[in-house]
Amino acid sequence: MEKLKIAGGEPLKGSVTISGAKNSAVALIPATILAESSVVIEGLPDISDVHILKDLLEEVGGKVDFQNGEMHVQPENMISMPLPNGKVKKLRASYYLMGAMLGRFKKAVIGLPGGCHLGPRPIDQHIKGFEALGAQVTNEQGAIYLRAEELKGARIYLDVVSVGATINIMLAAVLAKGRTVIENAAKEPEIVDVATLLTSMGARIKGAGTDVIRIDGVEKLHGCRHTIIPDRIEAGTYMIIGAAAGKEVLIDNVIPLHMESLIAKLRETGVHVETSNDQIWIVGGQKELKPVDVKTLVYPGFPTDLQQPFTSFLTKANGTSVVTDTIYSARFKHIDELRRMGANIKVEGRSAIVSGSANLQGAKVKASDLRAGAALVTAGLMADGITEVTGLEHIDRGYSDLEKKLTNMGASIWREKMSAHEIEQVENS
Ligand SMILES: CC(=O)N[C@H]1[C@@H](OP(=O)(O)OP(=O)(O)OC[C@H]2O[C@@H](n3ccc(=O)[nH]c3=O)[C@H](O)[C@@H]2O)O[C@H](CO)[C@@H](O)[C@@H]1O
Ligand SMILES: C=C(OP(=O)(O)O)C(=O)O
Repeated sequence: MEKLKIAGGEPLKGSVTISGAKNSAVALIPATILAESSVVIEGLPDISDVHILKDLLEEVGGKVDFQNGEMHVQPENMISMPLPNGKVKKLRASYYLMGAMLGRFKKAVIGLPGGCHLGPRPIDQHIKGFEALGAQVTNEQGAIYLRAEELKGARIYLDVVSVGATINIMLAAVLAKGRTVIENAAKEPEIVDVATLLTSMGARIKGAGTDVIRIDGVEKLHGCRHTIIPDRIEAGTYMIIGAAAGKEVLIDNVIPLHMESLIAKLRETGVHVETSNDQIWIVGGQKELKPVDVKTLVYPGFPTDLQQPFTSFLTKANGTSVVTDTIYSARFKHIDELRRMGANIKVEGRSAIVSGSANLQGAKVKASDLRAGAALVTAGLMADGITEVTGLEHIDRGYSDLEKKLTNMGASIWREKMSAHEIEQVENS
């Protein structure tokens, strides 16, 4: 087991190139199950979620090659192998195997997913969608059993705007008979990316990126080549780090349109942000930053996945900020750790009240989930002294080459092996 060590306080300067989007990658890879010939996806991030999904495709009989960010999937010999346990529990997005396998084989057995613990994360809307398409769905000992004689298009209104349910229903519906209409669909860029891949495979999808998506089922889907979109959450994390601990940071390979809510909030605090076609400049180091209130919302609102690192940044503002998470009720496990570093933050219900102008100090902290990890790395770069971050298995789910990217900008950050005593201490904490 390893820990990250950060010697904070050095102002960062330089550029960082953003990798392919985790939340697209984890849907694009299962989507390849639906094709009858080879699919190539370019620009995938080198993160553990991607490696686990590669292993899962191989478990069901796929031939997969993954090198330099390019994945070649030969789905011809795949079978509907039950996956009730094991690797499916290690990530949230294994739920996309339900939609993809149901779509291709009309049956699937998939264990309930893992992923970040952020409060309750039900999948009732996914199941509602599968049932509307004609599947029988049961939950037996923590695994979802899906079976259909045939899938027939349906009109599905999502009671909750859900990224996962929108994509999963698209996956199940592209090979169904007739028209499916998803109403109150999520509009995240990753949904458009998955629809683009499916369309290149021969699917007929209209309206992805709006709240009504229409899918006309086709008989079969073929192979294709697809380039993934850049990760707006990774980009946002480095923008926040640039604002919190940077002098001048250039974010390369980013779609500025995807970043509008964060750009607006950073500008409100007084950080200088400039954009071009596929780059964003962040000029940090302001003497006084204004406090701001932030509420997480579905896209194009402020993303919940940036709430935690943004909270670290706000400890620097000159006054009190209120950060409210309307998507997840319990996405505040990073706060106790930030307090260890000297932050003055109270949690009231779904809000974190951040009293600013704290001088953060290095400390030993533990990442409880992926973006808590990003929040602690941000805080470590801002703090005086050495910060040690454990729980790296969470960070490795979503950030490729984190230390390398930060070191290139002048950060002092490295991994060290943990002693048996340290591992025991972390496991018992
Ligand atoms: C792999 C992936 O893409 N993960 C992202 C995806 O997660 P995920 O797809 O799991 O998140 P959803 O958009 O589904 O969840 C949004 C909200 O709806 C609720 N809900 C969801 C489904 C359902 O059937 N019933 C229900 O009540 C959830 O508890 C949550 O409060 O979108 C989240 C919200 O932007 C992000 O934080 C995650 O990074
Ligand atoms: C919550 C996240 O991921 P997941 O849905 O994969 O757990 C995230 O990316 O911040």
